[in-house]
Amino acid sequence: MSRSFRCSISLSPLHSNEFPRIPVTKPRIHVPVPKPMTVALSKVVSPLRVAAPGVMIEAAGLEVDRVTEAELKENGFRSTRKTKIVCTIGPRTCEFEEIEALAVGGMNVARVNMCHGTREWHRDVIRRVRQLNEEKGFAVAVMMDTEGSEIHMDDLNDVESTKAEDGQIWTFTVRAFDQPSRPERTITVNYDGFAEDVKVGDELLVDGGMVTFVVIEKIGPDVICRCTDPGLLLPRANLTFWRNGSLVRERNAMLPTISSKDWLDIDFGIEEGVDFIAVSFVKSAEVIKTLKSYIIDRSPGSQIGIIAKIESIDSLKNLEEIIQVSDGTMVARGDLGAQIPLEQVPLIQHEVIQLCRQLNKPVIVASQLLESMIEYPIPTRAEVADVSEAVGQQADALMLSSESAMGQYPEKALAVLRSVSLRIEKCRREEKHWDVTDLRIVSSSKLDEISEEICNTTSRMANKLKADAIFVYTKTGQTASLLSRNRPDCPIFAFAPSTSIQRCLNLKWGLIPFRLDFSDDMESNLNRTFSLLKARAMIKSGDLIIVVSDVMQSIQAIKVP
Ligand SMILES: Nc1ncnc2c1ncn2[C@@H]1O[C@H](COP(=O)(O)OP(=O)(O)O)[C@@H](O)[C@H]1O
Ligand SMILES: C=C(OP(=O)(O)O)C(=O)O
Ligand SMILES: [K+]
Ligand SMILES: [Mg+2]
Repeated sequence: MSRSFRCSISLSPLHSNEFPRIPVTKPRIHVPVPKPMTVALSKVVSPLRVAAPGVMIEAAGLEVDRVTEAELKENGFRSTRKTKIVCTIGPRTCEFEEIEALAVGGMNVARVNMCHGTREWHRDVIRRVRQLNEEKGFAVAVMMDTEGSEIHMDDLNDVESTKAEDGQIWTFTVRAFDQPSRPERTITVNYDGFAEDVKVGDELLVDGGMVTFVVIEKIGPDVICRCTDPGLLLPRANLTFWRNGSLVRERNAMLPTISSKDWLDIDFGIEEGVDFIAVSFVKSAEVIKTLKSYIIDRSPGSQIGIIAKIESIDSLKNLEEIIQVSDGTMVARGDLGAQIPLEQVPLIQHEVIQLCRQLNKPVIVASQLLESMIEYPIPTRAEVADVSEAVGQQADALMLSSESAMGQYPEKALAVLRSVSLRIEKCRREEKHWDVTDLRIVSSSKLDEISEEICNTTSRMANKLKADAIFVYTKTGQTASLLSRNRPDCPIFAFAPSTSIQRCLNLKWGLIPFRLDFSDDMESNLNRTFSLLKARAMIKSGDLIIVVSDVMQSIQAIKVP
């Protein structure tokens, strides 16, 4: 499954102190198109008459993320980053200026993890992101990640971390303590059935093996353990226990995917208008369906996208069903790696990415991409190789966790994701991978199937003609998504009528989402878009654009007049 890239070498620095700049590409070559062409399947449109260059058309505005706009202008269409970036916001990045720095650095989605912090803390973060979008012209989406019913340690009474030494005896208990009375080397566990489920001789793994204990005695609610692999215990660290080399899933396997606390957090997320809810420890498609109907009920017309986190053994058994019903998937390698042998994680990542692309769902690769950058200003070579692999596999998005939440170099970590993405994407374009993928049909109706074929053809056509961009006018985002699924060489400008769709499209590979009011009259839509984009120097005369829309089943190839 590993892939080698043949690519031209350019020597722009990977880890300069500056926010890395995309290398300026050669002037673009235009394939001359004598006059606008229309390949109309259901309705014939007249050839376009576009307003003379420089003529401003009075029209409602066009909103695009400020950073993307700057990238497009500075580096040209083709060099615009296709792989999206999710950053977890934590204590290190929660202030307004810190979030702004991430937005400037290319963060497409801000993630808050309900496992940590209070609702008030998360509310402030979400509102700051919204305020930044409004005041400074970003289009950063917000993702709320549920805590889920995992077994984890308590908050360590606000201590940042505590060290467990080899051979030390520690007590894991389900008893709760008031702060002053908590005995030394005692950890409270959040799962009531813990002491009953574990057996003497079981191995207890903290964070998938960062620290390991063996159970030596059970006394009522207390489980006495000896440390066998020493290390740092971090607040709320995940716990798994293993017996004879296998993960023990007793009653804890029956815990609900969405706990009562999660439901309250979900209500909070709906109220705050988050764009995505990521569901932790998904086991089956049912829970996603239940959550979706709950959201529709609570907030009719809601655009909240549900992201299924693939991080448990059960999710692997029902992978295709889960992906089908979700609006996206996350390969949550942190917990996944604590539940299955580590050497299987890259294989699962590859499988999930492929499946998501086939099923037309966005996929995020998460956890430990640049783990060493929590402490160091540059990544390890192995981390760069891991990020390259995920970008080469054409995942929709990469995610930073601790690196941005509590690490020392959040902006530098983000810059590394950006520069590696750009470099590997360039290699793939040069390799012309586009003509090999066979995508299965995902539509259930003939009409949708036509749209799907149009999108596949459009992408192929854009690649062959070396088009500068694909324009898609999309009311629901579906057509834009079908184009993104093809991973074409040029960027896809997706025009959507609402800010919420614009933000949701932010998670998809290669899509540059714009908010634009458009009508069913494609000719006037195009006239307006061309003049608005030209006025902002985002396109110029002679650029070759391939146009599709939800409105009309047709493909047009147009040279910007
Ligand atoms: N809202 C928050 N408040 C405090 N700490 C946080 C917050 N969000 C994230 N963190 C810190 O960042 C680390 C990485 O975040 P994440 O990967 O989302 O969580 P986890 O490590 O629990 O899977 C957490 O372990 C925690 O130390
Ligand atoms: C992304 C993950 O989930 P969380 O950080 O919420 O544990 C993971 O386990 O990899
Ligand atoms: K979580
Ligand atoms: Mg997890």
